[in-house]
Amino acid sequence: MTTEFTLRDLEARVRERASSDDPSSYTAKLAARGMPKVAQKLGEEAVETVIAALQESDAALTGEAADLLYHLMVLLHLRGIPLAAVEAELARRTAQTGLEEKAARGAQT
Ligand SMILES: N=c1c2ncn([C@@H]3O[C@H](COP(=O)(O)OP(=O)(O)OP(=O)(O)O)[C@@H](O)[C@H]3O)c2ncn1[C@@H]1O[C@H](COP(=O)(O)O)[C@@H](O)[C@H]1O
Repeated sequence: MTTEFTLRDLEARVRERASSDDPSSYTAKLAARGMPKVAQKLGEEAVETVIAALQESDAALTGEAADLLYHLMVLLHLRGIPLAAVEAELARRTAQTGLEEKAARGAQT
């Protein structure tokens, strides 16, 4: 049996734990260290995800991807950007292909 746990659930959990004063909460400890630390952690997790993608197992990559998404959720929380805003941006982009969007930005291919 699989238990469904969505990014919305993670967002709610991060919101709840970031404002808790539970000394056992990693989220509370990380959030208290502020945006520079959270941004640094997100960057580290991104690099670890890339390394896992290139040379580690599927299980390792899955774990790194989870770390990456968790730290992204903490960063968005600190900036007050709801997951719904990111979802809305992704939904907006479904109106065109990725390459059309890139061309509209005037980016080089
Ligand atoms: N999904 C996660 C999650 N993913 C990764 N991590 C933590 O992220 C940390 C990353 O490990 P690192 O070794 O890179 O970092 P570190 O050495 O502890 O920190 P630094 O010294 O680098 O600052 C680990 O402590 C992991 O436990 C997470 N911590 C929490 N969650 C979720 O948040 C919920 C609330 O957690 P708490 O806030 O700890 O109660 C949990 O129930 C989970 O749902």
